[in-house]
Amino acid sequence: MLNYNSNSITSLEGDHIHQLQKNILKKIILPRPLESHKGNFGHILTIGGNENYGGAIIMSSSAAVHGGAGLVSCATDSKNLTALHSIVPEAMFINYNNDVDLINAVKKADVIVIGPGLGENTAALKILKKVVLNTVEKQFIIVDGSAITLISDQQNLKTILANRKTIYTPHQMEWQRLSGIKIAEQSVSKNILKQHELAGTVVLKKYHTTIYHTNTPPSQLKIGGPYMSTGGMGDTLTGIIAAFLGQFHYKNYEQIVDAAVYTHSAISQKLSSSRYVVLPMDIIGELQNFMYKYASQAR
Ligand SMILES: NC(=O)C1=CN([C@@H]2O[C@H](COP(=O)(O)OP(=O)(O)OC[C@H]3O[C@@H](n4cnc5c(N)ncnc54)[C@H](OP(=O)(O)O)[C@@H]3O)[C@@H](O)[C@H]2O)[C@@H](O)CC1
Ligand SMILES: Nc1ncnc2c1ncn2[C@@H]1O[C@H](COP(=O)(O)OP(=O)(O)O)[C@@H](O)[C@H]1O
Ligand SMILES: [Mg+2]
Repeated sequence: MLNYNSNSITSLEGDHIHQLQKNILKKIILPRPLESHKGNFGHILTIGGNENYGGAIIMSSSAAVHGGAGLVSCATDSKNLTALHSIVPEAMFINYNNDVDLINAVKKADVIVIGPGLGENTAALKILKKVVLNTVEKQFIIVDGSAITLISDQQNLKTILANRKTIYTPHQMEWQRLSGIKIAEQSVSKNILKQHELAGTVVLKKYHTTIYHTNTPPSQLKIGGPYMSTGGMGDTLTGIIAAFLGQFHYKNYEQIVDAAVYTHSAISQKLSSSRYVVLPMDIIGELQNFMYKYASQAR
């Protein structure tokens, strides 16, 4: 059973999908209450970045910090410590090979991002299992990159994640691995059925990214473009989604995810008016201004 009203799944193909508009931003990005502190804006734990892909988890962490997360901890390979602290000193470091520290960090987090640059070897799978097994129902878990590939054949982990507030953020090949649907056959109707099986939100990233929800019909971006095609762009998106989920308390969290995905592409589109390519770090640098603008309009 789908948890939203749709006359027929096939009627949602193509142009019939709900198109995200910028009004979603004014609804979600609100001014902060005066009586508040960092603990009110979410503790984010980002997990990933093996010795070759440190940049991925640093971009995720940095996006979370610039996107307004109250606290950010980054569990990564110890080789990334200096780079992490140089680029984003606001973030705290955890050695992801230290089981006790990793599990303690998982228990403290409101939102967990797992996967950017994690890699796909046995050690990465062990970390993924440790993390998923130590999560609890109230936590948001954003599953991205290598973690999507790793989890594809781990039915027990997918079952646990079906009982969490899970957000999968695959590109089309990762979605092929996770869903078993070949890229050429990834129709809205097939994707809806798979999303329902996973029982988590699926942000299917592509030109005109489509977001498949559990409680509301799919939504689609009509902004963004090929100026976003640089490695690290999806890693950055995970941090923005995490920051939004950690700090905004709109009753329907699916709309918070929509707003975060919209923000990522809206900033890119804006910057593309004067840049041939928009880099992930450019988006991170623009997040504070962009959010300020919408929070002022909400007053
Ligand atoms: N700076 C860093 O540290 C960075 C670290 N990163 C980390 O690397 C890890 C691996 O992630 P990944 O995405 O690079 O590799 P993978 O999952 O094998 O996918 C690539 C394969 O899929 C295919 N493909 C088809 N459709 C596609 C689509 N729409 N979008 C994209 N690909 C599509 C594609 O086809 P082709 O390009 O050959 O046509 C190719 O065969 C992950 O943890 C990530 O976080 C990166 O973020 C980069 C920056
Ligand atoms: N041509 C395009 N049009 C719109 N968005 C794009 C385009 N190319 C890339 N993107 C966006 O860039 C991001 C790429 O994510 P992903 O492939 O996971 O990157 P990475 O793993 O390198 O960080 C997604 O948000 C995707 O929608
Ligand atoms: Mg990716």
